[in-house]
Amino acid sequence: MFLRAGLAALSPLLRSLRPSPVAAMSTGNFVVSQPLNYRGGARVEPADASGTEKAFEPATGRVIATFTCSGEKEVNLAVQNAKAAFKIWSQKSGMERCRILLEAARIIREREDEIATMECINNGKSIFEARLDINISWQCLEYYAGLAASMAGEHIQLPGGSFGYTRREPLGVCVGIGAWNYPFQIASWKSAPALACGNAMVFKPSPFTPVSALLLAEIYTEAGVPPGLFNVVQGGAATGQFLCQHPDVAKVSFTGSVPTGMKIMEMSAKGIKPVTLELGGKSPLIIFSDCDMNNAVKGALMANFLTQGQVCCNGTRVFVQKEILDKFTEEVVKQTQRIKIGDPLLEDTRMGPLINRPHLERVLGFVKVAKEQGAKVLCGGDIYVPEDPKLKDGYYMRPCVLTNCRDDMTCVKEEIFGPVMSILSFDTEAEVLERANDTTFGLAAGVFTRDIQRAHRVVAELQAGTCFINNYNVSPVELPFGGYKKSGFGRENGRVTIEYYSQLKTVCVEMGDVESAF
Ligand SMILES: NC(=O)C1=CN([C@@H]2O[C@H](COP(=O)(O)OP(=O)(O)OC[C@H]3O[C@@H](n4cnc5c(N)ncnc54)[C@H](O)[C@@H]3O)[C@@H](O)[C@H]2O)C=CC1
Repeated sequence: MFLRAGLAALSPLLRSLRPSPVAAMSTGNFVVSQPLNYRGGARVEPADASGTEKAFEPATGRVIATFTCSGEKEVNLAVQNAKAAFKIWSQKSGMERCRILLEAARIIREREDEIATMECINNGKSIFEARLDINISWQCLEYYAGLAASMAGEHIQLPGGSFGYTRREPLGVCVGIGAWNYPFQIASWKSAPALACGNAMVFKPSPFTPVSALLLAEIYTEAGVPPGLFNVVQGGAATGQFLCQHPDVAKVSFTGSVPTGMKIMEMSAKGIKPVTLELGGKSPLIIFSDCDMNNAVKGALMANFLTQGQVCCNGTRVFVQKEILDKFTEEVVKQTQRIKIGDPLLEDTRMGPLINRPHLERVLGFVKVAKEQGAKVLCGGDIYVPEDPKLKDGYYMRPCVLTNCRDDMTCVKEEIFGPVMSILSFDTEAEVLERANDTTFGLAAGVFTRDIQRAHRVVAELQAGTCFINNYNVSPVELPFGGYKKSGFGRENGRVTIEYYSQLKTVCVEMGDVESAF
């Protein structure tokens, strides 16, 4: 994910240069003082524990919250609350659900700065990007609010005046489990279609980013959903397992890594629960020599450096046709070196800290291995220490461009999940297609060319769930997003996601007498 709304959405956001109404919240002074669980329409302390976790402010390395991970009892209470709310919510008409979701979207929009600031403090992404995430989140609620009212079944005429019809019905209590890179947006993308279809949800954010899902929960309540319709439990693997194994949970929608996705699927299989898996990637971005160079360079930066490179669909394998390799590389390096790194709450910052110290070290480790395997670091790939003393313990690094890369190198094969772009060169279309598809992942892919026939021919061959032509990491909520191969299955966003949060009931109506075989 995801600069979902596209750059068109930037224009209203360029008012981001106005003073923030939440100016009191600045880097280095925020602490969480309220409970981080949400159940029955209110923040609550969990009823039991499966350990504690600390949440950090990546910009400073400060602890902003120490919280209790929800144990089995708390998870059970959240699911029971969701079940009770489901009874009320699922009886509402699509229009009634639509109105409440629209109101929630309106409140998110109104509180955009506050939510973005919170996201920025807990995740480390720049405030500029955090505002985009929140913008895309309320758009998602608006989109599914619109669909809620038009969900319908079919009427099918049968012989002798008999007929059948289908009802599109909700699943029940759905579980959402999120990653840390887009905390509020992931919670919105899962809950908006779930609620639009008439389901209830228990959401578990990543223990690294426990804060902003609570704001969404409060907003749903304020907008008028029944208490318990959207609940938040906190914790890591243990809490996630209680959720997946709960007999009253009807579906699990997961965003995270491939290894965890496999476990989620195994657990869900035992209860025959449908799953949506939004997993990792190592996506190719193919730059042909006939591209618009300016756009291709911008596209490569968009494909690699949003949210400090911690984006699942990033195009980190940048294949550049030989004729333009030098010119393209030179320009990419020049623009990468200009990226302003620092305090994520400052308006002109475009790259904040990575999520935590171990992850920063992991990413730097990938750069080290790349060098050992023969890659050349053209810029960055090292720790960055901002001048502001309060940021000295933050998790910053300089964005990195690697060249001299080969397809068998670790940096080209594995998901780094940090600001590290690997540039590879190619000669022909057939060759690059084969190399681009030579991966177990299949989340996204991109192509830059002025030749429209080639563009469509190439994307038709790319094994990826989301393809971009002459852009990257832009996709509006109207379009489905999801993976091929080990990047997962099921979709988020777009009309099709209704299929993943509802089930079809067939009703067969006899208008004559029963013709019995006995
Ligand atoms: N395809 C997509 O839409 C996205 C995919 N990702 C992928 O997520 C990964 C990074 O996110 P992380 O949070 O580090 O992933 P992760 O897989 O470590 O954790 C994701 C979530 O699963 C929970 N979890 C961990 N073990 C569990 C278990 N055994 N049972 C139930 N829940 C469990 C975690 O607490 C967290 O909430 C990357 O691989 C990235 O590509 C991230 C964002 C979007």
